Amino acid sequence: MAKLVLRDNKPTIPEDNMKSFIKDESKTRKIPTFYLDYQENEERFVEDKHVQTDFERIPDTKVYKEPEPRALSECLQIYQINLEASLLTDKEVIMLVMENYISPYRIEKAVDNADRGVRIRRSYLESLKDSSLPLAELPFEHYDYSKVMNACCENVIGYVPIPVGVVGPLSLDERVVYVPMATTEGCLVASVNRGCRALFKSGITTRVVADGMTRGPVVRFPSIKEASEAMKWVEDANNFDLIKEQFDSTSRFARLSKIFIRIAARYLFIRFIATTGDAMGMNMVSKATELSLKMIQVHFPNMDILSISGNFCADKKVAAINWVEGRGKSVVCEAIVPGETVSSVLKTTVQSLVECNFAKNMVGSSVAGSMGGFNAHAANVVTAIFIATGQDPAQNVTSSNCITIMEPHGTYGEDLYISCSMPSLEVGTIGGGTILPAQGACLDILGVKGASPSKPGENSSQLARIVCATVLAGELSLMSALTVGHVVKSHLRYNRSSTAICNDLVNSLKVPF
Ligand SMILES: CC(C)(COP(=O)([O-])OP(=O)([O-])OC[C@H]1O[C@@H](n2cnc3c(N)ncnc32)[C@H](O)[C@@H]1OP(=O)([O-])[O-])[C@@H](O)C(=O)NCCC(=O)NCCSC(=O)C[C@@](C)(O)CC(=O)[O-]
Ligand SMILES: NC(=O)C1=CN([C@@H]2O[C@H](COP(=O)(O)OP(=O)(O)OC[C@H]3O[C@@H](n4cnc5c(N)ncnc54)[C@H](OP(=O)(O)O)[C@@H]3O)[C@@H](O)[C@H]2O)C=CC1
Repeated sequence: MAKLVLRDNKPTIPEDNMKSFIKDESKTRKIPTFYLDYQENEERFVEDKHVQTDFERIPDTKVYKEPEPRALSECLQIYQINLEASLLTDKEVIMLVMENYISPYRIEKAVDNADRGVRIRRSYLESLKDSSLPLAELPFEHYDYSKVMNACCENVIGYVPIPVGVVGPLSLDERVVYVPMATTEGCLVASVNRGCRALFKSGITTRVVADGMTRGPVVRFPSIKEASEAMKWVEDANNFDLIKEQFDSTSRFARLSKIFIRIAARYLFIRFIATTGDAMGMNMVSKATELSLKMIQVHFPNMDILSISGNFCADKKVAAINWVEGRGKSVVCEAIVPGETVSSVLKTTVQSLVECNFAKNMVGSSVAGSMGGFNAHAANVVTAIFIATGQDPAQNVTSSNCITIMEPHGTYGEDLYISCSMPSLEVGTIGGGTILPAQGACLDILGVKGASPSKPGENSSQLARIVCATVLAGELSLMSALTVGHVVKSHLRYNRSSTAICNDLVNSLKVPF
């Protein structure tokens, strides 16, 4: 076995021995790539057919007992030859992680297998001496982590299953959809479902009235003189075309439509607004903005680019600019609910709804100093659909901007006119978490998965319309329940786990059980 030498205080194989070691193949035990496959509650290694293994097979099972790890020096030699650890056993990989030869967040890469990497990371974290993590209840099997790598999450140790309910049929724009909602708030799905029921006959009309994902970097100049000159230059139509050429060159789909600048002394906040096909577009617009800024900097060498995001975008933060100017898709929807339905399905009256909506969603929100929160619970519906369909959940902040308006309708005001206006829905049907199988399945349920075959942007616009219409259904039902005092009762019924109540009861009775 080649003798190791110390380099940076770590045992390594001397270069000239490397070749002899590689030749001496017999020295390295062939390790089958294992897939952990739980069947009948029993851990079962499914043997890689093409590779002999000297793993000890437990009699009468297909389970292999992993042999004890080889010496660190031997494992290191094997690892360092290929700079990958697929020929090492799990325990041997963990040993290299423990000895800092493999970073815990690079295990998948080291063993060249995403699923195996997650399994080893969990074993490593569970084996930490003083701070082992209790991961047994966090599921990790039956998940294709290769789709997560370099796209959705790092340092993965499993996933958190969230219940997905479905509401519908939701009738909008002369078609019907069923809408998946991922939530742990009992009663929410029942409520939105009731709204869909009440709206089914009349149907909901929706429209996308604007579309533009934004990135608003902050740049700084030596003086307001230079800052104002630059502002003027960028706002010049001819120079806009030059910037657009750069911006659009970075993507097949991102297209710059507008630039909106604000100045604060020697700081400029430049809001790039672009359509982004069926993607929500944050990566695309950020990439395009970066190149555009470099082009502006050629003309204004004294311009410092302080941040690609100057909070003028404004991404994932409450900001009037999104509420006033919009961000992503701006959608409006409306419906007329017959008075008879208001009483039979929603158990309330048109007058009570109109009064409560005014008092709560108009006056109440104004008194609270709300910005974009002129609604009852748009965020409930937005977030539940976002999680189900692989949107960026943090963008529920802006995407939940909504004003709900209710008015009496008909000759005697016997029916209800209800509308929701949402100026900043940040949605995509391609990119980000939408690429994951379960999230893709939910987009499929909505008929909007992936890129629109006919017109880039059609699928994401349709998703925005469905979200707005579902928000309207949720507004209608919750507002109805609020007018007749059913919210608390219904949540105690649907949103307080009976097992929890039972346990509390047993504990409070302090009866030995
Ligand atoms: C719970 C209900 C719907 C009962 O409402 P109900 O009218 O007593 O129920 P129902 O049994 O008469 O059924 C009416 C319809 O509701 C639906 N429905 C009824 N039950 C179910 C169910 N289990 N699963 C699915 N759908 C259900 C279903 O469509 C049904 O029609 P059907 O099919 O029978 O002809 C009602 O009381 C309600 O909507 N409550 C409001 C609850 C709610 O909206 N919660 C979410 C928001 S709470 C919150 O987080 C926001 C807040 C309040 O903090 C925001 C703010 O500050 O305003
Ligand atoms: N970077 C940031 O600062 C932020 C990033 N995010 C994250 O960004 C991710 C979403 O970024 P986003 O840019 O939407 O997605 P992606 O980064 O995945 O970019 C979309 C990709 O899909 C390609 N594409 C193929 N067909 C289409 C089509 N029909 N329409 C649009 N694009 C298409 C695009 O092509 P092409 O290469 O030609 O453009 C592009 O490569 C989410 O994970 C979100 O969490 C969220 C907030 C901030």
